[in-house]
Amino acid sequence: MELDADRFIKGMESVMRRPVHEDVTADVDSEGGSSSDMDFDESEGDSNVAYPYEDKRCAKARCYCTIVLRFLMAGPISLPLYEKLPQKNTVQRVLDVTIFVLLLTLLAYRILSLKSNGFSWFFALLCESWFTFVWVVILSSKWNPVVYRTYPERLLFWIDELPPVDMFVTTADPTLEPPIITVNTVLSLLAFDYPANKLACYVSDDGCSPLTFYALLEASKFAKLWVPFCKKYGIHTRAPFRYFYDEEESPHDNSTEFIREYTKMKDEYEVLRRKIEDATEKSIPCDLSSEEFVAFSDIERRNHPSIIKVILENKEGLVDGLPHLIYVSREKCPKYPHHYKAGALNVLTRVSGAMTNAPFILNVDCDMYANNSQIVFHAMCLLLGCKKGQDFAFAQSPQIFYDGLKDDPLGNQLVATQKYIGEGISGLQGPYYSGTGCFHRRKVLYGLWPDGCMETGGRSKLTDEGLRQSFGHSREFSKTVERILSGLSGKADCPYDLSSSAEAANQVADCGYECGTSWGTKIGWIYGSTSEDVLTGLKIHARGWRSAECKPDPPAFLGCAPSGGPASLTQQKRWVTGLLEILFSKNNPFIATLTAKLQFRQCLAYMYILSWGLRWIPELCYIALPAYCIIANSHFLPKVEEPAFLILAALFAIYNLHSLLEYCRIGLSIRTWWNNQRMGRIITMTAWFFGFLNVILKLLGLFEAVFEVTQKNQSSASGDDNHKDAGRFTFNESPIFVPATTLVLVHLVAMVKALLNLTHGRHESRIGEVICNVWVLLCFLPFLKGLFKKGKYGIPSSTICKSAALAAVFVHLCERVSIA
Ligand SMILES: O=c1ccn([C@@H]2O[C@H](COP(=O)(O)OP(=O)(O)O[C@H]3O[C@H](CO)[C@@H](O)[C@H](O)[C@H]3O)[C@@H](O)[C@H]2O)c(=O)[nH]1
Ligand SMILES: [Mn+2]
Repeated sequence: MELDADRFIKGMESVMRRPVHEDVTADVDSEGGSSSDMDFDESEGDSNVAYPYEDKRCAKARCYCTIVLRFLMAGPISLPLYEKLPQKNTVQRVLDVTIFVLLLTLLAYRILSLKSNGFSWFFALLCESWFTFVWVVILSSKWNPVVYRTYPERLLFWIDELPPVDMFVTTADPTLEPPIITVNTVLSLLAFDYPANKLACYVSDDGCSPLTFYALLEASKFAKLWVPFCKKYGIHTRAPFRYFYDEEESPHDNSTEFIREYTKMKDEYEVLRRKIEDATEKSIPCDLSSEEFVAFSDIERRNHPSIIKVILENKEGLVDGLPHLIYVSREKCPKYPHHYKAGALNVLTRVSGAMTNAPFILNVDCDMYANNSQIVFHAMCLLLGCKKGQDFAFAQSPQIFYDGLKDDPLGNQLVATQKYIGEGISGLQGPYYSGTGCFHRRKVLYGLWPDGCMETGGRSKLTDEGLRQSFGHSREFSKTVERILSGLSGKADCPYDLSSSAEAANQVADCGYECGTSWGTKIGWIYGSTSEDVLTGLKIHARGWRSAECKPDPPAFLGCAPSGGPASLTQQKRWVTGLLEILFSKNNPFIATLTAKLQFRQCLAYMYILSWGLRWIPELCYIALPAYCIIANSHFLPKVEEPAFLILAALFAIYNLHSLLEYCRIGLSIRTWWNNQRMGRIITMTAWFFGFLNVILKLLGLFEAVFEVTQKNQSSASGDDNHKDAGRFTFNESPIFVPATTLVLVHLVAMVKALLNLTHGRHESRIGEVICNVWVLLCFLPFLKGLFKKGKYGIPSSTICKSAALAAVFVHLCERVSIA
């Protein structure tokens, strides 16, 4: 859908020609509630709202709109804003169940033949029982895939009544997250096709960096040209670095006027980019004595007062102006934990509450630009289009990455997982909250239950005192909370003046503000996990809320995935640490199912990710088994001539073919499939293993999990492409590589042993084990190659030594067992 007048008129005409009741009865599964149920915000009847594209065509569109609106409002018939479309997946279900039945048969066979076999048999049984459990979790999570189709054009009827949205961007470190990336994200948000007087963009800077502030200041000047340009020509990609440097995005208009403006815009962007780059190179980016920057002089990053600056203010409330843009660096002081991203978002929630108090909040990471300028409309279809009482708590867009490496060599694009697991969970209580690209309902973040109650020591309505205890002592902020909880939004004195709320905003950004309140436990983003996103979403689902996946075409947001081996593993390690922190806490989904309103299958769906950090235990055992059996002359698989061998062979073949088919069905290559299989094993043995160790150390009180920010790749943001290691597996001195290197060495020894056995004519039937041995070496091929390479493509010799020592111990133990 394009918000230009021509298409709008076309849309109107098609709506009018269609017998209207068809929409309502078309799909029995359609959940879109009647639009007259929508609880549009009462306080938002701004009289100065006009249409964004006021020309003749628009006048015509507006006329149609009024007619249609009258017609619709006159009768009980109204158009749903979205439809829930169940996806057909018979073949997939059949294969999933076949695999499940084979697994059960295998377990039964193991149990029946346990007595006549050694302890490796028992070990295999344990591992396979775990694999069966994981399969049940996957099967249940994928069983009912659902896609939501949204009809944003239908919202145009209510354009005057659309609710405001506060948009949050978080950044933490100007070196790991180059400001030009943040700037592009911010520009793409400012250019949304949505009434600009209903948008406010808040940027949280945990780095408290004058450079970031400078970059935003410069970007705001550029935005005054860029946003009108995008809207005038209906530009699709509104992050300039993608628009100007992505080859697929060539200028779509040949008129001389357009070419002239395009060139001008490109030059202006170049100037902006260069300014920011120059500032980056200087030790002090700008003159800190000038009025704008004086707040940044003499400050320490981890110890400073809050800095809140309104960079852009849409004072006149112009629909086609620019949204507000506010820079926020919350107060930090070593005495108080700052809770990383979750803490930053809670501060933004309060600051925005005090300033604009929109009933909806969009949050994105600094590296996730908006790729679909209509996304707010799409999300609003989901958030406004429900029957009362069945509202979605949040609308999450999947994380999709730009400039993804061909065939996903690092296995971090998660395309297939998001497709099958993502759509599957959509059919349950709804997708996980994944930290970025998500539209929240503010009142849900404020701890409201779907039945309109609050959870504050019991579930009663809040008194004034209760409000202060839960939300903190700022009176002004409490007033805005009250409005939200009672279904209103904005501030009482709407339209407001941002500077009048400066004091309140500063107060709620204090680092001690949350002491003794419910922030981080029951309200806002929840603390206690480095995967604060999953935890926050889980707490919301546990209250019985549903969520929806918002997946428009083109994709809503695009982000940047780490492009190096170690960076990707560090990220995975942090996720798994955070996920296990949830699993081993009172927020465990099983507890939430028993004591609160998390549905059982949604609990299983949470187990799909929460179990990542445990998966290395059975996998490590299972991968070690073939090597052990070859070295110790034992076996864990039935002999080839036994019929039971067929169960395993069938499992292996059907599982791999099935997953390959899943990849091919959505247009991914065979290579991508293989890379993902392989990286699945590698990540388990490296990042997930260490994530587990982190959590154990944390539980023992020896370690505090920190949020290590992922390095963002600047190459495409700065227009040059000198990224030659992209996709090649690189190593560093980190101990994270030891377990996998050890496994490879052990398997090499086993391979040699198997070959020796063969040449000595001792070929007992251990073919199954040998096949496994080869398969493991194939999966860990980057490590096998790494043994022989130099520099960052090779495994450092210290890591090889440690691994060799461990491998020697293992081989020695195996041999002892075999002699005994
Ligand atoms: O102290 C901090 C640390 C991080 N961030 C921000 O958090 C976001 C995510 O950080 P990043 O290093 O990019 O982590 P990723 O692994 O890429 O993020 C994924 O995983 C996180 C949870 O581990 C989620 O919060 C993210 O939304 C999700 O994209 C970025 O905008 C950071 O600026 C802060 O604001 N303050
Ligand atoms: Mn990120």
